[in-house]
Amino acid sequence: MTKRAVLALADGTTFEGRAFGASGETVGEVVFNTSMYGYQEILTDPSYVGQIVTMAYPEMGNIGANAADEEAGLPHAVGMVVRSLTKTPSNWRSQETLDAYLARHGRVGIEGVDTRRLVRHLRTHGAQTGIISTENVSPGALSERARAAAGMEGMDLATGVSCKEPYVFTTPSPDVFLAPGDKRPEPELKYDVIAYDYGLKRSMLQYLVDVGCRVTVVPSHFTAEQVLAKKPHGVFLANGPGDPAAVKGADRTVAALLGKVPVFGICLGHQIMALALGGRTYKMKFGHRGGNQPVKDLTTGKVEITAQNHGFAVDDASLKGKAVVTHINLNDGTVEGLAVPDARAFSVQYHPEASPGPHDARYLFSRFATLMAGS
Ligand SMILES: NC(=O)CC[C@H](N)C(=O)O
Repeated sequence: MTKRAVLALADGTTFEGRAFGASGETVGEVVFNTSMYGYQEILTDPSYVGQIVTMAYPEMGNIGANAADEEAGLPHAVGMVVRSLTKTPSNWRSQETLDAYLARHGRVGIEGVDTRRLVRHLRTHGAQTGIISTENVSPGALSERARAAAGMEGMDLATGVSCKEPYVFTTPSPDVFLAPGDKRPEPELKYDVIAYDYGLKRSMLQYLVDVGCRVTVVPSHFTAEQVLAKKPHGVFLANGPGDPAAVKGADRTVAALLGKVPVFGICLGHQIMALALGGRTYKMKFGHRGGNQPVKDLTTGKVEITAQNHGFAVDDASLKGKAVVTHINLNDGTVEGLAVPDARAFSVQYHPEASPGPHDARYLFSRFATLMAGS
Protein backbone atom coordinates (compact mmCIF):
# COMPACT_ATOMS: atom_id res chain seq x y z
CA MET A 1 0.00 0.00 0.00
CA THR A 2 1.70 3.28 -1.12
CA LYS A 3 2.15 5.81 1.67
CA ARG A 4 0.92 9.40 1.45
CA ALA A 5 3.61 12.07 1.16
CA VAL A 6 3.51 15.86 1.37
CA LEU A 7 5.80 18.49 -0.12
CA ALA A 8 5.57 21.72 1.90
CA LEU A 9 7.33 24.92 0.78
CA ALA A 10 8.56 27.65 3.11
CA ASP A 11 5.92 30.05 1.73
CA GLY A 12 3.13 27.74 2.91
CA THR A 13 2.33 26.20 -0.47
CA THR A 14 1.84 22.43 -0.15
CA PHE A 15 1.51 19.50 -2.59
CA GLU A 16 0.00 16.11 -1.84
CA GLY A 17 1.42 12.98 -3.40
CA ARG A 18 2.57 9.40 -2.84
CA ALA A 19 5.84 8.36 -1.21
CA PHE A 20 8.62 6.57 -3.07
CA GLY A 21 12.24 5.86 -2.23
CA ALA A 22 13.00 6.01 1.48
CA SER A 23 10.40 6.85 4.13
CA GLY A 24 10.97 9.80 6.41
CA GLU A 25 11.58 13.49 5.90
CA THR A 26 14.06 15.58 3.91
CA VAL A 27 14.61 19.33 3.72
CA GLY A 28 16.39 21.30 1.02
CA GLU A 29 16.15 24.02 -1.58
CA VAL A 30 13.40 22.99 -4.04
CA VAL A 31 14.62 23.47 -7.63
CA PHE A 32 13.46 22.12 -11.00
CA ASN A 33 15.25 20.51 -13.93
CA THR A 34 13.65 20.50 -17.40
CA SER A 35 15.71 17.61 -18.84
CA MET A 36 13.55 14.88 -20.35
CA TYR A 37 16.05 12.14 -19.50
CA GLY A 38 19.18 11.48 -17.43
CA TYR A 39 17.55 11.55 -13.98
CA GLN A 40 20.29 9.29 -12.54
CA GLU A 41 23.12 11.59 -13.76
CA ILE A 42 21.13 14.47 -12.28
CA LEU A 43 20.47 12.84 -8.90
CA THR A 44 24.12 11.80 -8.48
CA ASP A 45 25.60 15.19 -9.50
CA PRO A 46 27.16 16.47 -6.24
CA SER A 47 26.07 20.01 -7.25
CA TYR A 48 22.62 19.00 -5.92
CA VAL A 49 23.79 18.64 -2.29
CA GLY A 50 21.16 20.33 -0.10
CA GLN A 51 18.59 20.41 -2.93
CA ILE A 52 15.28 18.66 -3.67
CA VAL A 53 15.06 18.27 -7.46
CA THR A 54 11.73 18.46 -9.25
CA MET A 55 11.67 16.89 -12.72
CA ALA A 56 9.49 19.04 -15.00
CA TYR A 57 9.12 16.17 -17.52
CA PRO A 58 6.26 14.02 -16.21
CA GLU A 59 7.39 10.41 -16.76
CA MET A 60 10.32 9.30 -14.57
CA GLY A 61 11.80 5.87 -13.78
CA ASN A 62 11.29 4.43 -17.28
CA ILE A 63 14.92 3.30 -17.61
CA GLY A 64 15.36 2.15 -14.00
CA ALA A 65 18.78 2.72 -12.41
CA ASN A 66 22.27 1.31 -12.94
CA ALA A 67 25.80 1.91 -11.64
CA ALA A 68 27.24 3.01 -15.01
CA ASP A 69 25.10 6.16 -15.22
CA GLU A 70 26.21 7.59 -11.89
CA GLU A 71 28.25 10.85 -11.74
CA ALA A 72 29.25 10.03 -8.16
CA GLY A 73 28.87 7.00 -5.88
CA LEU A 74 25.42 7.98 -4.57
CA PRO A 75 22.49 10.35 -5.18
CA HIS A 76 23.53 13.71 -3.67
CA ALA A 77 20.15 15.37 -4.22
CA VAL A 78 18.36 15.08 -0.86
CA GLY A 79 14.93 14.48 -2.39
CA MET A 80 13.04 14.07 -5.69
CA VAL A 81 9.64 15.28 -6.88
CA VAL A 82 8.01 13.70 -9.93
CA ARG A 83 4.63 13.65 -11.67
CA SER A 84 4.41 9.99 -12.58
CA LEU A 85 6.85 7.30 -11.44
CA THR A 86 7.27 4.17 -13.54
CA LYS A 87 7.73 1.14 -11.29
CA THR A 88 8.33 -1.26 -14.19
CA PRO A 89 11.38 0.05 -16.11
CA SER A 90 11.92 -1.09 -19.68
CA ASN A 91 15.68 -0.95 -20.34
CA TRP A 92 18.23 -3.79 -20.79
CA ARG A 93 20.78 -1.74 -18.77
CA SER A 94 18.46 -1.36 -15.74
CA GLN A 95 19.74 -3.01 -12.54
CA GLU A 96 16.96 -1.78 -10.20
CA THR A 97 13.95 0.52 -10.16
CA LEU A 98 14.36 4.21 -9.37
CA ASP A 99 12.15 3.60 -6.31
CA ALA A 100 14.50 0.86 -4.99
CA TYR A 101 17.62 2.90 -5.87
CA LEU A 102 16.49 5.92 -3.83
CA ALA A 103 15.27 3.70 -0.97
CA ARG A 104 18.69 1.95 -0.87
CA HIS A 105 20.38 5.34 -0.53
CA GLY A 106 17.90 6.72 2.01
CA ARG A 107 16.57 9.41 -0.31
CA VAL A 108 12.91 10.48 0.03
CA GLY A 109 10.76 10.92 -3.07
CA ILE A 110 7.22 12.08 -3.74
CA GLU A 111 5.29 11.25 -6.90
CA GLY A 112 1.84 12.09 -8.19
CA VAL A 113 2.57 15.78 -7.65
CA ASP A 114 1.22 18.46 -9.99
CA THR A 115 4.77 19.32 -11.05
CA ARG A 116 3.52 21.75 -13.67
CA ARG A 117 1.92 23.85 -10.89
CA LEU A 118 5.05 23.46 -8.73
CA VAL A 119 7.46 24.53 -11.52
CA ARG A 120 5.31 27.52 -12.42
CA HIS A 121 5.21 28.46 -8.72
CA LEU A 122 9.03 28.27 -8.43
CA ARG A 123 9.47 30.27 -11.63
CA THR A 124 7.07 32.96 -10.34
CA HIS A 125 8.18 33.14 -6.71
CA GLY A 126 11.74 31.77 -6.93
CA ALA A 127 13.45 28.64 -5.64
CA GLN A 128 12.79 28.16 -1.93
CA THR A 129 13.29 25.73 0.92
CA GLY A 130 10.87 22.83 1.18
CA ILE A 131 10.31 19.58 3.05
CA ILE A 132 9.11 16.22 1.75
CA SER A 133 7.55 14.12 4.51
CA THR A 134 6.06 10.64 4.47
CA GLU A 135 5.29 10.92 8.18
CA ASN A 136 1.87 11.98 9.36
CA VAL A 137 2.73 15.63 9.99
CA SER A 138 0.44 18.56 9.16
CA PRO A 139 1.43 20.56 6.05
CA GLY A 140 1.35 23.73 8.14
CA ALA A 141 3.90 22.37 10.61
CA LEU A 142 6.09 21.21 7.71
CA SER A 143 6.01 24.67 6.10
CA GLU A 144 7.01 26.13 9.45
CA ARG A 145 10.02 23.82 9.54
CA ALA A 146 10.91 24.67 5.94
CA ARG A 147 10.80 28.39 6.83
CA ALA A 148 13.14 27.80 9.77
CA ALA A 149 15.69 25.88 7.65
CA ALA A 150 18.78 27.71 6.32
CA GLY A 151 18.75 28.89 2.69
CA MET A 152 21.43 28.19 0.08
CA GLU A 153 23.08 31.66 0.27
CA GLY A 154 26.24 31.68 2.38
CA MET A 155 26.40 27.87 2.44
CA ASP A 156 29.83 26.28 1.81
CA LEU A 157 28.64 22.83 0.67
CA ALA A 158 31.65 22.16 -1.57
CA THR A 159 34.13 21.62 1.26
CA GLY A 160 31.93 18.91 2.77
CA VAL A 161 31.52 16.95 -0.47
CA SER A 162 35.14 17.26 -1.67
CA CYS A 163 37.45 14.23 -1.62
CA LYS A 164 39.48 13.80 1.57
CA GLU A 165 42.76 12.80 -0.11
CA PRO A 166 44.27 13.35 -3.58
CA TYR A 167 43.87 10.51 -6.11
CA VAL A 168 44.89 9.92 -9.74
CA PHE A 169 42.23 9.38 -12.44
CA THR A 170 43.13 8.02 -15.91
CA THR A 171 39.89 6.37 -17.12
CA PRO A 172 38.62 7.59 -20.53
CA SER A 173 34.92 8.04 -21.24
CA PRO A 174 33.01 4.83 -22.04
CA ASP A 175 32.82 3.75 -25.67
CA VAL A 176 29.04 4.20 -25.71
CA PHE A 177 29.11 6.02 -29.04
CA LEU A 178 31.04 3.29 -30.86
CA ALA A 179 29.70 0.32 -32.78
CA PRO A 180 29.90 -2.94 -30.79
CA GLY A 181 33.41 -4.34 -31.03
CA ASP A 182 34.93 -1.01 -32.06
CA LYS A 183 37.56 0.26 -29.66
CA ARG A 184 39.08 3.70 -29.44
CA PRO A 185 42.85 3.84 -29.05
CA GLU A 186 43.84 4.60 -25.44
CA PRO A 187 44.55 8.38 -25.26
CA GLU A 188 48.22 9.32 -24.82
CA LEU A 189 48.31 11.10 -21.45
CA LYS A 190 50.51 14.11 -22.21
CA TYR A 191 49.23 16.64 -19.67
CA ASP A 192 49.42 16.47 -15.89
CA VAL A 193 46.31 18.26 -14.63
CA ILE A 194 45.33 19.07 -11.05
CA ALA A 195 41.53 18.98 -10.68
CA TYR A 196 39.95 20.70 -7.67
CA ASP A 197 37.10 18.55 -6.36
CA TYR A 198 34.38 20.96 -5.24
CA GLY A 199 31.81 18.23 -5.92
CA LEU A 200 32.95 17.06 -9.33
CA LYS A 201 31.07 14.86 -11.79
CA ARG A 202 32.87 11.70 -12.95
CA SER A 203 32.29 12.38 -16.66
CA MET A 204 34.29 15.63 -16.45
CA LEU A 205 37.34 13.61 -15.42
CA GLN A 206 36.71 11.09 -18.21
CA TYR A 207 36.58 13.87 -20.85
CA LEU A 208 39.80 15.36 -19.49
CA VAL A 209 41.46 11.94 -19.91
CA ASP A 210 40.00 11.70 -23.44
CA VAL A 211 41.97 14.83 -24.44
CA GLY A 212 45.22 13.48 -22.97
CA CYS A 213 45.14 14.49 -19.30
CA ARG A 214 46.48 12.44 -16.43
CA VAL A 215 44.29 13.91 -13.69
CA THR A 216 45.24 14.27 -10.03
CA VAL A 217 42.06 15.10 -8.13
CA VAL A 218 42.69 17.17 -4.99
CA PRO A 219 40.52 18.32 -2.07
CA SER A 220 39.07 21.84 -2.19
CA HIS A 221 41.48 23.02 0.54
CA PHE A 222 44.65 22.08 -1.45
CA THR A 223 46.86 25.21 -1.44
CA ALA A 224 48.29 26.99 -4.47
CA GLU A 225 51.78 26.14 -3.20
CA GLN A 226 50.89 22.43 -3.08
CA VAL A 227 49.55 22.67 -6.64
CA LEU A 228 52.57 24.55 -8.05
CA ALA A 229 54.96 22.15 -6.31
CA LYS A 230 53.52 19.40 -8.56
CA LYS A 231 54.39 21.48 -11.67
CA PRO A 232 51.12 20.64 -13.51
CA HIS A 233 50.49 21.53 -17.16
CA GLY A 234 47.06 22.83 -16.11
CA VAL A 235 44.51 23.23 -13.31
CA PHE A 236 40.82 22.27 -13.61
CA LEU A 237 38.16 23.84 -11.36
CA ALA A 238 35.11 21.55 -11.16
CA ASN A 239 31.43 22.04 -10.50
CA GLY A 240 29.93 21.82 -7.02
CA PRO A 241 27.09 22.67 -4.64
CA GLY A 242 26.26 25.70 -2.56
CA ASP A 243 27.24 29.35 -2.66
CA PRO A 244 30.49 29.95 -4.60
CA ALA A 245 31.36 32.94 -2.41
CA ALA A 246 31.24 30.70 0.68
CA VAL A 247 33.78 28.05 -0.45
CA LYS A 248 36.50 28.47 2.14
CA GLY A 249 39.63 30.09 0.66
CA ALA A 250 38.92 28.93 -2.90
CA ASP A 251 39.00 32.42 -4.48
CA ARG A 252 42.34 33.29 -2.85
CA THR A 253 43.86 29.96 -3.91
CA VAL A 254 42.72 30.38 -7.53
CA ALA A 255 43.94 34.00 -7.54
CA ALA A 256 47.40 32.69 -6.58
CA LEU A 257 47.32 30.23 -9.50
CA LEU A 258 46.01 32.51 -12.28
CA GLY A 259 48.83 33.53 -14.63
CA LYS A 260 51.15 30.79 -13.37
CA VAL A 261 49.44 27.83 -15.05
CA PRO A 262 46.56 27.38 -17.57
CA VAL A 263 43.19 27.13 -15.77
CA PHE A 264 39.82 25.77 -17.00
CA GLY A 265 36.71 26.11 -14.82
CA ILE A 266 33.18 24.68 -15.10
CA CYS A 267 30.10 25.95 -13.25
CA LEU A 268 31.16 26.41 -9.60
CA GLY A 269 34.74 26.49 -10.92
CA HIS A 270 33.71 29.30 -13.29
CA GLN A 271 32.14 31.26 -10.42
CA ILE A 272 35.21 30.80 -8.20
CA MET A 273 37.45 31.97 -11.04
CA ALA A 274 35.31 35.11 -11.39
CA LEU A 275 35.59 35.72 -7.61
CA ALA A 276 39.36 35.15 -7.80
CA LEU A 277 39.52 37.87 -10.47
CA GLY A 278 37.67 40.29 -8.18
CA GLY A 279 34.26 39.68 -9.75
CA ARG A 280 30.98 39.09 -7.92
CA THR A 281 28.41 36.29 -7.93
CA TYR A 282 24.72 36.50 -7.07
CA LYS A 283 21.79 34.16 -6.40
CA MET A 284 19.39 33.79 -9.37
CA LYS A 285 15.62 33.62 -8.92
CA PHE A 286 15.37 29.95 -9.90
CA GLY A 287 18.56 29.21 -11.86
CA HIS A 288 19.12 27.19 -15.02
CA ARG A 289 18.74 23.38 -14.82
CA GLY A 290 18.12 21.36 -17.93
CA GLY A 291 19.52 20.32 -21.30
CA ASN A 292 18.25 22.94 -23.75
CA GLN A 293 19.68 26.31 -22.71
CA PRO A 294 20.89 28.28 -25.76
CA VAL A 295 24.32 29.88 -25.24
CA LYS A 296 26.02 32.18 -27.75
CA ASP A 297 29.79 32.08 -28.18
CA LEU A 298 30.52 35.81 -28.60
CA THR A 299 33.83 35.03 -30.32
CA THR A 300 32.38 32.91 -33.15
CA GLY A 301 28.71 33.94 -33.04
CA LYS A 302 27.81 30.23 -32.86
CA VAL A 303 24.96 29.10 -30.60
CA GLU A 304 25.38 25.95 -28.50
CA ILE A 305 22.52 24.08 -26.88
CA THR A 306 23.83 23.37 -23.39
CA ALA A 307 23.32 21.29 -20.29
CA GLN A 308 23.03 23.45 -17.18
CA ASN A 309 22.61 23.15 -13.45
CA HIS A 310 23.22 26.32 -11.44
CA GLY A 311 21.43 28.71 -9.10
CA PHE A 312 24.14 31.37 -8.84
CA ALA A 313 25.66 33.43 -11.65
CA VAL A 314 28.51 35.88 -12.25
CA ASP A 315 27.67 39.59 -12.38
CA ASP A 316 28.99 40.75 -15.77
CA ALA A 317 29.47 44.37 -14.62
CA SER A 318 31.85 43.12 -11.90
CA LEU A 319 34.13 41.57 -14.56
CA LYS A 320 34.86 44.84 -16.39
CA GLY A 321 38.58 45.24 -16.91
CA LYS A 322 39.25 41.88 -15.22
CA ALA A 323 38.05 39.30 -17.74
CA VAL A 324 36.40 39.03 -21.16
CA VAL A 325 32.82 37.72 -21.21
CA THR A 326 32.96 35.04 -23.92
CA HIS A 327 29.50 33.42 -23.77
CA ILE A 328 26.01 34.64 -22.87
CA ASN A 329 22.71 32.88 -22.26
CA LEU A 330 20.24 33.80 -25.04
CA ASN A 331 17.24 33.29 -22.74
CA ASP A 332 18.20 35.87 -20.13
CA GLY A 333 21.54 37.44 -21.11
CA THR A 334 23.41 36.05 -18.08
CA VAL A 335 27.14 35.37 -18.22
CA GLU A 336 27.90 31.84 -19.47
CA GLY A 337 31.65 32.08 -20.07
CA LEU A 338 34.69 34.21 -19.40
CA ALA A 339 38.37 34.29 -20.38
CA VAL A 340 41.59 35.94 -19.25
CA PRO A 341 43.76 35.37 -22.33
CA ASP A 342 46.99 36.68 -20.76
CA ALA A 343 46.53 34.27 -17.87
CA ARG A 344 45.70 31.33 -20.21
CA ALA A 345 42.49 30.92 -18.23
CA PHE A 346 38.88 30.40 -19.28
CA SER A 347 35.67 29.04 -17.75
CA VAL A 348 32.05 28.34 -18.55
CA GLN A 349 28.93 28.42 -16.36
CA TYR A 350 27.32 25.53 -18.22
CA HIS A 351 28.28 21.85 -18.41
CA PRO A 352 30.26 20.84 -21.54
CA GLU A 353 30.42 17.26 -20.21
CA ALA A 354 26.56 17.20 -20.46
CA SER A 355 25.73 13.98 -18.55
CA PRO A 356 22.88 14.40 -19.24
CA GLY A 357 22.37 16.62 -22.22
CA PRO A 358 23.72 17.70 -25.60
CA HIS A 359 27.43 17.46 -26.49
CA ASP A 360 27.63 20.75 -28.44
CA ALA A 361 30.22 22.15 -26.00
CA ARG A 362 32.49 19.15 -25.63
CA TYR A 363 35.14 21.02 -27.73
CA LEU A 364 35.99 23.05 -24.62
CA PHE A 365 37.96 20.11 -23.20
CA SER A 366 40.09 20.09 -26.37
CA ARG A 367 40.49 23.86 -26.07
CA PHE A 368 41.97 23.32 -22.58
CA ALA A 369 44.39 20.70 -23.99
CA THR A 370 45.45 23.11 -26.75
CA LEU A 371 46.04 25.81 -24.16
CA MET A 372 48.31 23.45 -22.20
CA ALA A 373 50.08 22.29 -25.36
CA GLY A 374 50.98 25.89 -26.12
CA SER A 375 52.30 26.56 -22.59
N1 LIG B 1 26.74 22.75 -10.99
C1 LIG B 1 27.40 23.67 -10.26
O1 LIG B 1 28.63 23.68 -10.20
C2 LIG B 1 26.55 24.64 -9.44
C3 LIG B 1 27.33 25.84 -8.97
C4 LIG B 1 26.64 26.56 -7.82
N2 LIG B 1 26.42 25.67 -6.68
C5 LIG B 1 25.30 27.12 -8.31
O2 LIG B 1 24.25 26.59 -7.93
O3 LIG B 1 25.29 28.07 -9.08
